[in-house]
Formats: sequence, C-alpha cells, structure tokens
Amino acid sequence: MSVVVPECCDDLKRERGRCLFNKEELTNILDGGPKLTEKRRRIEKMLINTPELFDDVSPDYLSHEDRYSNELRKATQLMTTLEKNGFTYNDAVTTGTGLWLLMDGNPLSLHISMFLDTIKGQSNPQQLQEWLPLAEKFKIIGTYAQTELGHGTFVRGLETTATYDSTTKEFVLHSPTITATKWWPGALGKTSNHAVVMAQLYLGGKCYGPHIFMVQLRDLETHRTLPGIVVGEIGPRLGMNSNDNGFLQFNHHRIPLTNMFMKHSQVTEDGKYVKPLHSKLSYGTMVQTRVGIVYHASRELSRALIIAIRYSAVRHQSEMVPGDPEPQILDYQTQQYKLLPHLASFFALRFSARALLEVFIGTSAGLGSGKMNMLPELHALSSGLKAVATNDAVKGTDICRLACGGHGYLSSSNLPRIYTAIAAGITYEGENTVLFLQVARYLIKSFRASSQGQTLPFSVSYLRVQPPSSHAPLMSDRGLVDALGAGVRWMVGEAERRLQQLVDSGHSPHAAWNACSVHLVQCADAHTRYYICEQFVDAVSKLGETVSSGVHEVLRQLCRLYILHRVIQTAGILLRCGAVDGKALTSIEEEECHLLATLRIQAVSIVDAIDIKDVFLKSTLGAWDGNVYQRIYEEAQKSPLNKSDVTQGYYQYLRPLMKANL
Ligand SMILES: CCCCCCCCC/C=C/C(=O)SCCNC(=O)CCNC(=O)[C@H](O)C(C)(C)COP(=O)(O)OP(=O)(O)OC[C@H]1O[C@@H](n2cnc3c(N)ncnc32)[C@H](O)[C@@H]1OP(=O)(O)O
Ligand SMILES: Cc1cc2nc3c(=O)[nH]c(=O)nc-3n(C[C@H](O)[C@H](O)[C@H](O)COP(=O)(O)OP(=O)(O)OC[C@H]3O[C@@H](n4cnc5c(N)ncnc54)[C@H](O)[C@@H]3O)c2cc1C
Repeated sequence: MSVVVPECCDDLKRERGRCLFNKEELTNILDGGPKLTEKRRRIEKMLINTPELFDDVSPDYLSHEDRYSNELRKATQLMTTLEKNGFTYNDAVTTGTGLWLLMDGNPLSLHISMFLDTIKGQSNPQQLQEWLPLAEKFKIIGTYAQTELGHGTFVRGLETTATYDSTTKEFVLHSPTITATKWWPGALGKTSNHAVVMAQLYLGGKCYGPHIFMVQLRDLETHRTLPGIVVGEIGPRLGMNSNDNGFLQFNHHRIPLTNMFMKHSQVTEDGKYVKPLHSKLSYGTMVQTRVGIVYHASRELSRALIIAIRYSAVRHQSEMVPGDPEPQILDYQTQQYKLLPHLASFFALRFSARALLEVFIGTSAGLGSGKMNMLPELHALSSGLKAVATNDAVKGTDICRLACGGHGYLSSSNLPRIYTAIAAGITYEGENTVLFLQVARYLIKSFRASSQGQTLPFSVSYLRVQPPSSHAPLMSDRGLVDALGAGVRWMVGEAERRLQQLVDSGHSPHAAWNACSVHLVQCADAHTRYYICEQFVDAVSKLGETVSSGVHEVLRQLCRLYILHRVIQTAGILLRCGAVDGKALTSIEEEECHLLATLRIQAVSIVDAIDIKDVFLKSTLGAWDGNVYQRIYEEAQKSPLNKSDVTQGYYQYLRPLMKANL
C-alpha cells in the first residue's frame, strides 16, 4: 500500500531560518561550558556507534520478563561501553545521554546512583577501601533499600530491626511484621546481590533509630537468595516497568558488625554507641539524590518540550482566518501559552539546579571539616527544588502531550514514557508535599529567628521582618522579583500569625501545624519559586557580560516570561499584600502575550539549542527533520497485530459472535 506523505520539513527549515542567535553558544551555556558540550558529544558519538544499545522492537511489545532482560542487556552494555572508552557511568548520568537510551527503568540505575553514593558518603575508610572498588567494577551490584510496605515518608517509623549480638559481633536483621517488608527499591527484585538497608539499630535492648547497613542478598556465584532472606519483584507499575522494583524480608539474618556504615555513627565491639555530629547525616544519600533529581527533571522536561515545539511547527490545523491556509498550530496564542512558559521553566530549573549543586558541594566540603551549620539550608533548598522541579516537569510534560493532540497519546511520540518516568519523581526520594512541609518548617523557624533579631542564612535573608525597601522599579525584572519576595514574606508572616493564634487559643503546636499545613505548603512552594526566579535573574545578568547579544536577548526574554508568568500565578497574594496593583497586573498580562509572540519566532531554534539528538529523543513527533507522518506510519507497521491480515482473535471470538443467533 502506498501512502501519501505530506512534505513537512519546509516548516522547520523556515523556522530555523529565523534564528537570530548563535545556537552553539546557547548549547554551551546549557551544558555548563564548551568543554562539557564537547564531552557530551563525544559520549553521544560513542553510544550511537554501539548498535546493541538500541531497540529494534518497542518494549511495549515485549513480555514483562523480556522487557526486563532487554533493558538489563542494554544497561550492562552501556556500562561496559563507557568503561572501555574511558568514561564513567557518572558521565552518562550527568549528560543525560545514558539514561535516555535506557528509556524504561534501567535496572542498574540504583547501583550507579544511591548504592555507590551511600558507599562513598557513609563508609569509614576501611569500608570505603573494601566496598568501593567492588561496586565500581560491578563485582557486587546493589540498591538502596529503605522504604517498607508500611512506611516510606516517616523514616523514623521503619520497622526492620538490626539488633547487635556482642557475643558473635554480628547484627541480626529482622522483619517483624508484614509492614516491615522492604517495598519499592529499584533493582531489588532480581538484579541486586547487595543492598544498603535502613534499619532500626538496637543495642542492649535500646533503639537508636534508623541506621544503614550493607547486606549481601544473593550468592555471588549462583545469584541464589541467601538463607534468611526473601526477595522478589513487586509487579507492574504506572511506568518504568523494565526495572525490577522489589520486596525484601529478613528472618533473623546475621551480618558482621563491620557491615554497619560507620562514617558518622559507630558501634563498638562491646556494643557501645558513638553518636554522629548531626542526627540526620545518615539521610545524606537522599539529599544528594534530590540534588540530582532537579537536573534529571529539567532534562526530561526539555525532551518533552523539543518534541512538542517541533511538532507544533510542523502540524497545521484549522483556519485562523477563514479561507486562509491552515496555520502551524504554534501560531495559535493558546498553543504558545501552553508551551512557552514551560520552556522558560526548563531554563529556570537548569540554572537553579546548578546553583543548588554549588550549595551541595560547599556544604559537603564543610561537613568534611566538621561544619554542620549549612546542613539545614541545604536540606530546605534541596527539598524545595526537588519538589518544584518534579511537579513542574510532570505538569509540563503532560501539557506537551496534550499540546500534540491525539498523536501525543501514541507511545511512539515517547511523551507517555517520559511522563510516567518523571511522574514517579513526585513520590520517590521524599513525597513532594512532605518535602514542602520540611521547607515550611525551616521558613517558620527562620521567620521567628528574624523577629528575635538573628541574622538569616542567604536563601531566606529576604524574610527579614523589616526588610530594606526595594529601589528597583516595579516593572523591572528585579522589581518584580522583589514583589514576589514581598508576597512570600507576607505569606510566611500570615502562616506564623495563624499558627500562633491557634496555639494561643489552646491548640498544641502539632495540631496547629496540621491546621495550617495547606497554607504552609503554599509558603514553601512560593519561597522555592522565589529562589528560582532569583537564580534565573542572577544567571542571566552575569551571562550578559560574556555572551553575544542574540543569546543574551533570548535568555532575557525567557527569564522575563518566567517572572511575568509567576507574578500572574500569584496575583491573589500580591494584591492582598499590596506588592502590585490591578493596573500593574493588567500591563503584566499584556506584556506576557506580546512576549509569547516574540519568543514563538525563535522557539524551534531555542529547542534545537538544547541539542538532544533523535536517537535520544526517541519520538516520531520530535525528530529533527519533522517528518512526522511518515514516522508515525512506519512505527504503526511494527505492531504485532499487523503481522497477519486476520488475527487468531477473529477465529476464536469474532467469527463465533457473528455466526451466533442473537
Ligand atoms: C541522578 C538522578 C537520577 C534519578 C534517579 C533517582 C532514582 C531514585 C529512586 C528512588 C529512591 C527512593 O525513593 S529512596 C527512599 C527515599 N525516601 C525518602 O526520601 C523519605 C522521605 N522522608 C524523609 O526524608 C524524612 O523522614 C523526613 C520527611 C525529612 C522526616 O524526617 P524526621 O521525622 O526524622 O525529621 P523531622 O522530625 O521532620 O525533623 C527533625 C529535624 O531534622 C531535620 N532534617 C530532616 N531531614 C534532614 C536532612 N536530610 N538533612 C538535614 N536535616 C534534616 C528537619 O529539618 C528538622 O530540623 P529542625 O526543624 O531544626 O528540628
Ligand atoms: C518508582 C518508585 C521508585 C522507588 N524507589 C525506591 C528505592 O529505590 N528505594 C526506596 O527505599 N524507596 C523507593 N521508593 C519509595 C519512595 O521513596 C516512597 O514511596 C516515598 O518516599 C513516599 O512514601 P510512601 O509511599 O510511604 O507515601 P506516604 O508517605 O504514605 O504518602 C501518601 C500520602 O500521605 C501524605 N503524607 C505522608 N506523610 C505526611 C505528613 N507528614 N504530612 C502530610 N502529608 C503526609 C503524602 O503527602 C501523600 O499524599 C520508590 C517509589 C517509587 C514510586
């Protein structure tokens, strides 16, 4: 059968012809510098030259078992390819490239992230020397087993016990109830032969709270489960079904004393406990992963944006003016309003992720020399940014899908897979509401400290009870960000007042907290977004000194759009606290509409500059050449239902129905 394929590529040619900035320069900025762009491209080239890393058949057509095996095959191939070519798996993670090839839940991802990070961050020198080389060379393969059937959020409520037996110098690991079963850890079901396990430490009958233990789960030769351990896979999930998320139970399973991670807290041979410098140091791997997730979320959002924006430039639908040719759907203002604020969000998240990474590196260096004072701020920033980044990436990815109409619902658009993968990010590594409440706790504490005249750390210094008055004109970027800051200050002040009022009227502080928690979550969200706006404005103004005017103008427009959009979203609060008036809001709304039209002109070039190649986008709708319809058609031919003209189902069910006398 021959198919008539409309010629689409001219649209993208025309779009690209309108580019007024140096794409390569913007690519370098997004990568963090020309050297990092060059390194990413070297990794990409190497991966593209490894055909084993690519699927002939979509995982959608494979059985659960084959899906897992296929992804494991590619994951192991990826690790060996990287190693052979002198790269680390971290290179593939930080550039995104490796993760995109393993598109459906890579069974080695927990090993190369949380398992290795725990070994590096929680081991004493002897443990590091013993475990790190084994893990780095994949002689042992592990995961991070913390969550249980009964508890994920409330780590202090975990039920798995690790009871020290000083006669044998061993810990006895036990799962006393069904709810103590470890549940969810990626790669726990079938892949891992080790796990770092969070369990309640018991010494002489006393509980010392959650601590981390290195536990071997499977024999290193036969891969069979060791006695005293029950392990398996938890079954299908919304997405990432090529991973083997697992369950784990211990039946009085013994491990040596030296298998407790002892960098921060220790147990001596005679069963004495040595306290850590800060009680939450054992949560370090979670904090580090949250920092990585901010990058990860921005990358996934960028893939969805490239797909949806290119498609919107290729797709023609309806008549804008009766009788005129059908316009590109990107010309509709409503389509621009769907997509372009999320494009601005991607840039905002990318700059904020970088700023957060610097805070993380600075705090980690401080911890190395015993300085704990930056830990609360890192916890608040990483919690808030992880929550905003994943919330926005999920929302943005779904909007991208909707913006592609029916074809966005096709698996071959890759939007469903990007969506389901990033959707898990709202829940894992700290459920977002819970993380926002941690941020709120920090905000209220800081606000109260300020009322007592204390100096506040940098990220909350704008909450000062008597802030210096802003000199920036309201409609400047700085002026609007100051207005947003005033809005957050008002919200936090209001939350504090309500909390106090409830306590004064006889509620316990905890009951008052719960009664204000909707408002507190809004404070945390608003604070984090204020921080993101600040980072975006700072980054663009710093870059202004070094980049060409075309690139600077694009960044300035994206930053402006992000701020305007945020002001409109918070209009109610800003009006209530008097930071803006109705007249200003009207002009901000009008400016946003103008800006959408301006940014639309170069939108395709901007997403081109994100520089993600077709093999990593994996989308029929988002490919560079815009040959959308041919690709969709070809992908459909791969459906197993198309292997024969008449399916078995016809003979088995349909024909009998048609022949029946109903
Ligand atoms: C690469 C990308 C690929 C991406 C690929 C990534 C793959 C990831 C796969 C998924 C993996 C997982 O999900 S692994 C499992 C992840 N699980 C979680 O994240 C669990 C979330 N829960 C928690 O983190 C915690 O239990 C939390 C909610 C914070 C509550 O802890 P507690 O009850 O112990 O603490 P609270 O009583 O609330 O608070 C007591 C004080 O401790 C402080 N505190 C709490 N946590 C702190 C912390 N981490 N650091 C510093 N301080 C902390 C609080 O601010 C309080 O300070 P004061 O106010 O000063 O008293
Ligand atoms: C795809 C995926 C992969 C995962 N991988 C791992 C892994 O590798 N290792 C691992 O250990 N775990 C893993 N997890 C588990 C994950 O970390 C937990 O699911 C997560 O921490 C949330 O905990 P929960 O499931 O107990 O949710 P719950 O805490 O039960 O949350 C349910 C609801 O209760 C609310 N809630 C809970 N506590 C509070 C509170 N204090 N205040 C207000 N509201 C509250 C939440 O906001 C939410 O709306 C994974 C989960 C998923 C989905």
